[in-house]
Amino acid sequence: MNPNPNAITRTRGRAAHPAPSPAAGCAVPGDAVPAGGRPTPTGDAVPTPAGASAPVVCLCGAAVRVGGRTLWSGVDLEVQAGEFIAVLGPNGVGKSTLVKVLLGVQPAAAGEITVLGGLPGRSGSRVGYLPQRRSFDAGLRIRGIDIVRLGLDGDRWGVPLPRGRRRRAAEERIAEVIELVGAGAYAHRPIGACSGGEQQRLLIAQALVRRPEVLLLDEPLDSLDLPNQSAVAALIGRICHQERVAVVMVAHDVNPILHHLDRVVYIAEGGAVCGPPSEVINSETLSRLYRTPVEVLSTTDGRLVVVGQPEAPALHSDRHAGSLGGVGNLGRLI
Ligand SMILES: Nc1ncnc2c1ncn2[C@@H]1O[C@H](COP(=O)(O)OP(=O)(O)OP(=O)(O)O)[C@@H](O)[C@H]1O
Repeated sequence: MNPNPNAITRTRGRAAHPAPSPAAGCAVPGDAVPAGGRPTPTGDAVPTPAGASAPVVCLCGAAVRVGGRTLWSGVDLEVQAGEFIAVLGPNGVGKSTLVKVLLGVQPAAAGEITVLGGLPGRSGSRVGYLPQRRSFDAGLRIRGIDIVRLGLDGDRWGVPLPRGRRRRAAEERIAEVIELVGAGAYAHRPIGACSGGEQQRLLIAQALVRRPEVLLLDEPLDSLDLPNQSAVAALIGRICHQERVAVVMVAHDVNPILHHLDRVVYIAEGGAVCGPPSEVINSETLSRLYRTPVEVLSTTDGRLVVVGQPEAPALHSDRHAGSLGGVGNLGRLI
């Protein structure tokens, strides 16, 4: 899958130009005190020393195989609290699979992975997740506020929220998170009658309602028009930086989120490069990643276009056709 691993592994999770180092290192075998807390055999975290800034997500030498195929390997990544990270790359390279690995539903084939200091899948409501977009039937009568409430009690379907003080606290939290995403005006409308952007805000509210420390978003801007992409991107950036939620977001077009991002992970050719957008999304770094000349152009309005990008290993041409932005099959917005 990766005949020239040096092209990727030399970066070991960073762009060629040295990116600012995270405050804490990845938990690697032999560390006296693992940053972020190495998971114990039971999946519990070893406490991090006071004052140390532990990464909330850590991948060291991670690899994943699905259907007998290695999608990516040698991937290193650390995400700190309050960081906004985009996962980019062509169709089928394993971006959603990375999210599934962090959720603990897809086992890694190699490497060490921790989420909030424990094994993936062990942090419960401390991790929020918004899956790839599913559109609601226009006739669906369930209200937006009920969709948000499912984030609190959806795992106890049919069992009402407890009465008394806990119920009041839950209702206050639902109202608070609806306010946070700016959905107050339509939260009592049937979800099927809400626009795509309104539905997406309500789904983000649902993912936030349990106050997660890590938010995993799989293409939350997909199918939204440009103004809504900008608005939802700004909302996610605000939640990330103000509420100190670490956001890992799969995206096909980096442009709507470019100004909100701290770093990107660009997956291609079986490996990944991680760093600030300007250090990853440039001709030099992407040419090295793809092992073929790739040109990154910047349009007059500041959008980035990749030209000469090889065909992806698996094209899902229909769903993402819109993200090509009309630049033809040699170029795409990323
Ligand atoms: N359970 C599975 N069995 C076999 N192949 C799988 C399985 N799950 C995913 N794949 C394949 O793994 C590859 C990566 O899938 P993934 O959804 O992670 O890609 P992606 O980069 O998110 O793609 P897209 O940009 O199109 O959403 C795809 O080729 C997909 O068909």
